[in-house]
Amino acid sequence: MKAAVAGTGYVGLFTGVILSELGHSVICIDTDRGKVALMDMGQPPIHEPGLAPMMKKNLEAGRLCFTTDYEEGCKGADAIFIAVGTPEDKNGRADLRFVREACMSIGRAVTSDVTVVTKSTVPVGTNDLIKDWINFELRDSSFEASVVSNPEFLRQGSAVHDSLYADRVIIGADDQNAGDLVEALYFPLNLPVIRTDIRSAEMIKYASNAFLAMKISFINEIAQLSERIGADVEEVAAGMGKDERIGSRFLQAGIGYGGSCFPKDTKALKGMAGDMGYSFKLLDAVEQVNMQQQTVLVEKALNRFGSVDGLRVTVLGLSFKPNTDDMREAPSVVIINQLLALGAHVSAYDPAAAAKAKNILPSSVRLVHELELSLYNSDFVFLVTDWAEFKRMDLRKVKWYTKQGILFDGRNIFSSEEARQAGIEYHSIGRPVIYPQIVRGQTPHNL
Ligand SMILES: NC(=O)c1ccc[n+]([C@@H]2O[C@H](COP(=O)([O-])OP(=O)(O)OC[C@H]3O[C@@H](n4cnc5c(N)ncnc54)[C@H](O)[C@@H]3O)[C@@H](O)[C@H]2O)c1
Ligand SMILES: O=c1ccn([C@@H]2O[C@H](COP(=O)(O)OP(=O)(O)O[C@H]3O[C@H](CO)[C@@H](O)[C@H](O)[C@H]3O)[C@@H](O)[C@H]2O)c(=O)[nH]1
Repeated sequence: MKAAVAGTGYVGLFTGVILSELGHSVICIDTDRGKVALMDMGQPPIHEPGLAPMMKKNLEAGRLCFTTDYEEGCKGADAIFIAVGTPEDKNGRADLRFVREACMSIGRAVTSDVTVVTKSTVPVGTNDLIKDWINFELRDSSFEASVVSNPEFLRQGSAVHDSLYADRVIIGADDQNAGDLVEALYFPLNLPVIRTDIRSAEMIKYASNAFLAMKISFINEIAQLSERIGADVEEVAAGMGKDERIGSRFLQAGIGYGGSCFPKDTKALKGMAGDMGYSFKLLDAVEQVNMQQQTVLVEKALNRFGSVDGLRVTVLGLSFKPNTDDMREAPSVVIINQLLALGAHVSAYDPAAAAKAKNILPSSVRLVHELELSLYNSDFVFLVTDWAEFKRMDLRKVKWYTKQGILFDGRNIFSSEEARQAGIEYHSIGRPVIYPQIVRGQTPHNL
């Protein structure tokens, strides 16, 4: 089949690459000329494991191409996917400007009936608008637009796996034939398909993200309590996760969730509820806990040192999660700004996100290109992103390279035993502090 994809961010590019991998002929349309030129040469504009070879293979096979021209892109397409961004607007609602523009361009470009598939995360009811926006622009009133809601669930950093082995494909359609067409496009993946109405499909996306965000905030509250009560949140999460009704995933305590989806989608869902005169109380708490969690590392450092003014801090990890260079809503930005406001000197290292971080972080942050170098001579270390490179690190390096061997691990990537064996002072989330050695008569603060 022939598919067009409007918008080649994470979701659009993956949709295009995966559909071409399945043997379909795909043309991706983006208004960003620079991006299109890059992708034409086989270079993905994002850091995502496994993407480049798959993209190159399908480009070379002639199944995948890129354009800025909607007429070229929409010509003869059996389905046109919309995958443009829906960022947060100033009121916390989803900004539908790019979706509207894409719809208008599609409406003007098509020369027959058209099936439009919405992959972008859009508030419930938006697909009705999408249909109207396209119909309004159609050059011939006998043409008809059918819309299908097909929300995306991939995670950045594991997008190839998530696309090929998705837990489910949601197809929300009022028009049976349009829904069948989308199901046929995905058929070679042999994934569980859930057919539903359009509004329920739109809601499934928001409800899923909100639920996962809630799980993270829940375990972070358990972590707060565990610290105060002498329990170990990792043990608690492991025990809870064994209950199949709860499940072990998304119970990783840390410094809160970030990224381009959870923060904006929880706000948008709250906004939708508010518009219906309903107050989504649980989500208020989820957000509050997440904000609080982004301050815990700095609070721990202040408890430990009294003041961080003039101290040298190494921040390990800048992207909002590992295996991506995406800095959108990254907790690192909040944390680094807190440190700078308190007078600390910040050096940071990230395996992939330094280039993007440079445009976002204050120029006083020293971006270092090597892990060991970033540790050198610092007073303490904040571990902010759980990159595999940090998990593999010999923890003794914290002792060897920093002044006092003190690590604040915001992602609990090391066990207490590893910290003990490395002989470092180890602060983590929801677990007891590990000190190198307790000498009789000394308190942790004067060790
Ligand atoms: N990033 C994720 O992991 C993820 C996962 C699931 C769902 N989503 C949702 O998918 C949507 C896209 O997210 P993203 O992160 O891929 O976005 P993005 O911001 O990374 O990319 C959007 C792309 O659309 C292009 N664009 C803007 N206006 C356009 C137009 N009129 N025509 C063609 N192209 C246009 C931009 O140039 C950009 O390349 C959002 O609604 C998001 O909530 C994202
Ligand atoms: O147990 C956990 C799991 C995640 N996180 C954090 O939560 C954020 C989001 O992580 P993740 O969900 O893995 O990445 P995203 O790429 O943001 O993916 C989410 O958002 C996408 C966009 O809507 C959806 O498609 C995915 O299904 C959904 O998982 C990151 O900051 C993580 O560090 C935790 O703190 N604890």
